[in-house]
Amino acid sequence: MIRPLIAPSLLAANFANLQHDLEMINDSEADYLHFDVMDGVFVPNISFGFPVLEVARKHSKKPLDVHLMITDPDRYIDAFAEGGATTIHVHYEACTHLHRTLTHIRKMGCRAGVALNPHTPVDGLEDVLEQLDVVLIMSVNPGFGGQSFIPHTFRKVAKLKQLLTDNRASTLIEIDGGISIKNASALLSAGADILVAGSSVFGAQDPLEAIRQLKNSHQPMVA
Ligand SMILES: O=C(CO)[C@@H](O)[C@H](O)COP(=O)(O)O
Ligand SMILES: [Fe+2]
Repeated sequence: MIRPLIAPSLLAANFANLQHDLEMINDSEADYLHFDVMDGVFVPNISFGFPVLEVARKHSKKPLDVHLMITDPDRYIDAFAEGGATTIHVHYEACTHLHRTLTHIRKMGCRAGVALNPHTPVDGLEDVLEQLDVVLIMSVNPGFGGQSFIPHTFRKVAKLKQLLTDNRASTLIEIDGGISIKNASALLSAGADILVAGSSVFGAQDPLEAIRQLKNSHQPMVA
């Protein structure tokens, strides 16, 4: 099993000292910085947008993994691409013309991602696999950090992995919500490639060590 890619979620950072937390992530083994954008309509919460993106771009050395929890995301793809996003995830449930949206994300020079709410089946992705670099499976209902992981996610990841294998697709599988060292290894066994983690990283006594442990969660734990 190869080492997972780790994406700490900025939502759980200390906004009174964002620069400190961004520098901590720079010094860590994290592979991305996960950036949650919530509009208060698609999800029942409002997070942050372009002013914080500017701070992240200025102080972060990690590629930006942008998760758009917003209605009609096409309106903002150019702005996030120009604002420094490496990957842009739109929600399946928010896109009427998903093929067009994914094609446009790539045209803007970003990796194209689709996020699936817990109730959204993976089957609807079969006809856009060629346009898709990464699938973001939500393992909580989106809108808030610090929620409990939904166990059904294990079966969903395995089902998506099978769909990708059957179609010889190299699309990556990313999981988001309630991830910690307790479920990381099982998610990797089911087929996950990228793990997003907010509270389990920023709420840890030693966030650098929490990231290191997630990065090494592919190895069997020694009792
Ligand atoms: O997109 C979301 C929530 O909607 C996530 O990215 C959370 O920010 C993850 O936080 P934890 O569940 O790890 O605390
Ligand atoms: Fe997210």
